[in-house]
Amino acid sequence: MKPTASHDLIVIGGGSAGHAAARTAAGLGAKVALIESAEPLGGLCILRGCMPSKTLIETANRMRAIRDAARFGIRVAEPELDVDALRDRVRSLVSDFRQHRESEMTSGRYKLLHGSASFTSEHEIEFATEKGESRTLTATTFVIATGSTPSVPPIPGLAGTPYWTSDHVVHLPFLPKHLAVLGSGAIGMECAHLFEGLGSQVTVIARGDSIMGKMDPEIGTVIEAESGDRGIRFLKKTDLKSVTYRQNHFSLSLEGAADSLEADALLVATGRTPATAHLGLEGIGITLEDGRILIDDRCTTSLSHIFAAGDCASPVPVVHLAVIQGEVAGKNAIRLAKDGHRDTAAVWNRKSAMSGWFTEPQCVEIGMSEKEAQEKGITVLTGRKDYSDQGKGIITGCQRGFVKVIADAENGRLLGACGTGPLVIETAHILQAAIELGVSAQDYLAIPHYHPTLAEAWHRAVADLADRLPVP
Ligand SMILES: Cc1cc2nc3c(=O)[nH]c(=O)nc-3n(C[C@H](O)[C@H](O)[C@H](O)COP(=O)(O)OP(=O)(O)OC[C@H]3O[C@@H](n4cnc5c(N)ncnc54)[C@H](O)[C@@H]3O)c2cc1C
Ligand SMILES: NC(=O)c1ccc[n+]([C@@H]2O[C@H](COP(=O)([O-])OP(=O)(O)OC[C@H]3O[C@@H](n4cnc5c(N)ncnc54)[C@H](O)[C@@H]3O)[C@@H](O)[C@H]2O)c1
Repeated sequence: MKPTASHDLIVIGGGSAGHAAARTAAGLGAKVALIESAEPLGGLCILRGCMPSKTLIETANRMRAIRDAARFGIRVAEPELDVDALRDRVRSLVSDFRQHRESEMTSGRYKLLHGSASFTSEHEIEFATEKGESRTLTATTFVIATGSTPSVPPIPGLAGTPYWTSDHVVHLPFLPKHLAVLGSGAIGMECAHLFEGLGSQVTVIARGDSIMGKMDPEIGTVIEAESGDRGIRFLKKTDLKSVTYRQNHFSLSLEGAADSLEADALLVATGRTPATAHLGLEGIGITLEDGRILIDDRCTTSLSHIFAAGDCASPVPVVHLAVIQGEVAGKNAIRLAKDGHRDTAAVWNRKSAMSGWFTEPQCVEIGMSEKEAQEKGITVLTGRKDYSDQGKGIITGCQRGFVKVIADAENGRLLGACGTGPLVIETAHILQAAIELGVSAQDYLAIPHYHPTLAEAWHRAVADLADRLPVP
């Protein structure tokens, strides 16, 4: 028999997604509890993800800019990194962000409980309190927002060594002379550029024959060339076979572009695993795929009163999606709890979904790719602008970056965009809004961009394709 619920909603996990779900539901007048297992509060983005990594990247970019000063007519001595000062800066900023989040989570809008939760039945969860006692709570609806953990492959010898994951990097244990990076995805490439900027020698070991994951292949080509110019070495089509660690030194046995590699630090950046293993989900019939909770566009799982949001469920694990999924899950859960609506309306997926990597230069993808358009049978036109042929791009010294835009060849509607170049993630938001709102290339061009700016590159790319659109 279904027990009488003590809450309208229980949220499991207090990161970006869980907090968004709880505050949204509480704002709708619901009785909400959020259970978080970790101390301190803050979640991945604040404690070990976006914020500390981008703080380190900010310093790396400034170090690189100083080294590059002569190109801009400035004579300056070789910069020297103060590792302790940088570590203190990261600690201090993370502490500020954390305190802000903590004050939101303890403001009383929803009940915050500490403990590690798991389902004992479809409407019941159990969690251990700080005193070690087991407590049971019931709710009409649930949001699972338990995030993810670094995934480390079972490479012989690796487990017994002091290898790093991104969890270690954000504390900057030391500045390696030579860093080996396993994986050329988001974390591998951001960290390769981060440590190169700070002054380390960096070698990236990549399994495939290209880098930068699923990003547009042309972006991979530009980033590889830019990285190569700055001394980063790529060992492509290469497997790490085994690892030994002796006297503060890693010896890596490889198969592929090289047989071996010596380094004083090893970063394993081979993806993240959804944190769903200890939640009792199989027992209550929640469908998972490789550990990821399957959700629809309303964040509903295979059980209609249980929702999921963020890295434990998202096909693209990034913060803005974790937040919007949390809000959607919270809203839909409360509609169901209060009114019994199953036909809930809020949806999380957007046609302008964006992915941005903070390499140097930055890389971005928005909405549909040319390949996806082809698969959907849409004929597209592509417009392009190279920064080496664009006013502000030339001023910043960008030699290889570009932006590309695609539009429906029939009606000119903007469908997707990608690029790599100076601050391209920042400037791409104007395209994101245009794609989401279904703006046509012609209407976009009616908004002149300020000159000389980097954002003008997008305008020029749209103009490039608009010339080939049928005259209305
Ligand atoms: C190094 C790094 C850099 C990144 N940079 C960016 C970036 O620049 N931009 C971007 O958009 N994204 C970035 N990301 C991704 C981003 O950080 C995540 O997508 C986002 O933080 C996920 O939020 P979440 O709420 O789903 O998970 P989390 O923030 O991980 O929250 C999950 C919470 O659930 C808790 N929990 C787990 N199990 C239980 C349980 N059984 N009971 C109770 N509580 C539990 C955990 O303690 C955790 O606090 C980065 C990630 C990394 C690792
Ligand atoms: N700017 C951002 O938005 C940002 C920054 C950092 C991290 N993140 C998020 O964090 C997540 C995790 O990042 P990530 O770089 O760890 O994952 P990823 O999926 O982006 O890249 C993983 C890389 O590891 C390689 N790999 C996987 N298994 C391997 C194995 N056994 N041996 C060798 N190589 C292997 C893959 O080929 C790939 O190159 C990303 O999906 C991303 O959403 C986002």
